[in-house]
Amino acid sequence: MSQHQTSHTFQVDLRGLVDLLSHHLYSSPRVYLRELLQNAVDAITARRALHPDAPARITVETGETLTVTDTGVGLSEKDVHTFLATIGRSSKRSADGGLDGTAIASARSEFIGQFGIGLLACFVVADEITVVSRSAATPDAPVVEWRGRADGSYTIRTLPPHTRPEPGTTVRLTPRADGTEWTRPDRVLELARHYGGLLRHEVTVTDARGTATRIDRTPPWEERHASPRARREALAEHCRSTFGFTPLDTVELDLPVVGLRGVAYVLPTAVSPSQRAGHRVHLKGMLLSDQASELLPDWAFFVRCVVDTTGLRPTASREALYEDETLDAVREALGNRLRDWLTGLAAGDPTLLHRFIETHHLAVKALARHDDALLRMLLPWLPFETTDGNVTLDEFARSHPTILVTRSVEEFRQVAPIAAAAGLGVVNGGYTYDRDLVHRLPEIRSGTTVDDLDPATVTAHLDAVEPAAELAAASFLAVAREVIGVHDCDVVLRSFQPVTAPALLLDNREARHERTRSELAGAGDGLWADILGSLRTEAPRAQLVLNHLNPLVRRAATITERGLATATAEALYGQALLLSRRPLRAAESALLNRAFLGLLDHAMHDHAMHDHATHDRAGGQGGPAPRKEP
Ligand SMILES: Nc1ncnc2c1ncn2[C@@H]1O[C@H](COP(=O)(O)OP(=O)(O)OP(=O)(O)O)[C@@H](O)[C@H]1O
Repeated sequence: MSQHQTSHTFQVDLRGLVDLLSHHLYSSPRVYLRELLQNAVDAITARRALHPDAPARITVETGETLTVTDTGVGLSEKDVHTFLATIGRSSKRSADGGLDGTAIASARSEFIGQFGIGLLACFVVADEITVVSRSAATPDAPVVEWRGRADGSYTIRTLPPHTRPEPGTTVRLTPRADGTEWTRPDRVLELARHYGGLLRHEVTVTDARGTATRIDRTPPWEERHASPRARREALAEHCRSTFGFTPLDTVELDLPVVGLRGVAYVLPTAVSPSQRAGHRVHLKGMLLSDQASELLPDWAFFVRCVVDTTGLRPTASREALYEDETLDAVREALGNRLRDWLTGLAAGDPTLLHRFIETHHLAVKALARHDDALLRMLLPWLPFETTDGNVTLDEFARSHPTILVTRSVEEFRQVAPIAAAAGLGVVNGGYTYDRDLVHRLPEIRSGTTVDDLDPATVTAHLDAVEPAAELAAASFLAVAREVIGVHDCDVVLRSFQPVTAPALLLDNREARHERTRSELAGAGDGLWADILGSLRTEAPRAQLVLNHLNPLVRRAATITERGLATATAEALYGQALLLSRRPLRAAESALLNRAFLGLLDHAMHDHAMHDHATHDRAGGQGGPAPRKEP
C-alpha cells in the first residue's frame, strides 16, 4: 500500500507577526527612532564602501509627519522587494541574505542591523511607513516609493528622477493619535540625543519652524585636553550630565581587539553589592542599552561605564548584549583594568584610596575574597570591627598573633568587652565577607592563627575562682545547673571584667541550630523525625558564665533557700539572654516571666517580714504568715 505524502509551507499570519515584532519585542515605543537612525547609519556605511567620499548626513524632521533622511546607499526597486518587503530579510548579512556564521560575523563588523525586522518597530507609533529612495549602487535606477502598512500590505511605485536628485533614503511616518507622545518635536530631539549622541556622522534634528540642532558630538574620551587635570574635569562633567553624579575618579577603558573605548566612573557613594549598575553601551556610536549590567563582573558594582564598541553583539531586541565568549572576554579584560586602577591607587595615591575604601569597602571585600593578589595588596587598608576598635587586620594581627572571629554581630557585641578585658583579640565576623576574609589572613601573614570564637575558648581565658569560693557557691550552683540545664546550657563560675557584668551567655548560631534541630526531631514522628534525627550530631551546649567579681553574684552564691536560688538563677540567665539579643524561644520567655514574678514575690515577702518586725517591736501580735514555696 503506497502512502500519500503532501508537502506544505508554514502559513504566516502577517498581522500577528507584525504586531508581535513591532509591539512585543521592544521594551518601549521609543526604540522606533533608534531603528530609523540605525538604518540610516548602516546605509551610509554601505555607501561609503562604494564611494568613500560620499556625504554622511542624517536629518530628522519633526512636524505633522516625522521623516528621517540619509545620504546612504539607497534602494532600487528590486532591493525594495527583496529587503524592505520581506520580513526577516536583511541586506546586511550576505548577498544572498544567508544566515551562515561567517556572513553574520562579517556583517556584524560593519553594520549595526542584521535581523531584518527593525523597521517594523515604526508600526508602534504609525500605521503607515513610506520610504522614498534612490540607489547609489544603480545610479540610473528610478526613484522608488514603498508604502507599507501595519496590516502587512504594501504598494510600490516609481517616481521621476528629479523628485530625488541625490542617492539616499527618506523614511516618513504619519504618527497615529496614540503615537504622538513619542513623535513630538521635543521628545524626538531628546530621543535622538539619547540614542544618536555618539554617532560618527552629522545628525541634525529640525523642527517645523526650521530650527536645526546638531546632536552628534565627539565622544568625551576622544577629545583632546591641555592637561590630564583638564581631561579629568571634562570627563567628570560628562559623568554629571550623563549619570547625575560627580565621580570619585575616572578610569579610562580601551580594548582595541573589540574596538572598545570608554570610561568607568567611580561612584561617590556606597551602593548595595547586589545592585548591579547599568552601563551605557554604544554599538558603533548608537546607544544599545543604558542598563547593560552584563558588561562588567559582579564585583565591580562601584563604577558606572559609558563605552562604545564595534565588537559586541546585540540581542534581537537590541536592548541587551548577547552573552557569548567575546562578552566573557570583554568582561574579564575590563575587570582587570579596574583591578589595575586599584593597584595603581595603592601605590600612587593613598589619599584617594582611603576615600575609595571608606565608601566602597564592602565592594573591595567582596572582590578580595576571590582574588589573592588583591587581598594581599588591599588587606592593610581594609577596616574591621575588633576588640581594639575599628582597625585594619594587619594592625590587629601585630598585637594579636591568635585572632578569634565571631559568627554573628550579636555574639561580638556580647563577648567583645569581656574577651578584650581578658586579653583576647576578637574580630566581628558577623558582617558580610568579614569572617571569610579574616580566615584567609594566615595565608598571607605567616605566624598568625585564626579561629572561630567558641564558648570554650572564651571560658578558658577567664580566670577560675579560688576552690574555697567555688565550694561556698556549690549549693547555689547546683540549683542553677539544674534549672538552667534544661535549656541546654551549662553554668560555670569565673572571674572576669567588667565587674558590673553579672553573667555572660556564650552561645553561637550553629549550637542554636543544632538544638532547634534536636527539639524538632524529638517532637516529630515518622519519617521527618528520622531524617532530622539522622542529621543530629552531639548538640553543643551554651554556657552561662557567672562573674564572681560581681557583688550581686557573690551574694547569690550564698543563697541557701531553694525558691530564691531558683528565681535568682533564672533571672541571671534571663538577663544574659536578653543581652545576647537573640530571639527568645517560648520556654525562655516563660522562664523570664517566672523569674520576674518569683523575685517580685520574694521582694514583697521580705517587705511584709520587715513590716511585721516593726509592728512586733511596737507591741503587735503574731508573726509573719508562713511562706509558700513558689
Ligand atoms: N535608510 C535605509 N537605507 C537603505 N536601506 C534601508 C534603509 N532602511 C532599511 N533599509 C533596508 O531594509 C532592510 C530591512 O531593514 P530593517 O531595519 O527591518 O532590518 P535590518 O536593519 O537589516 O536588521 P535589524 O532588524 O537588525 O535592524 C535593511 O536590511 C536594508 O536593506
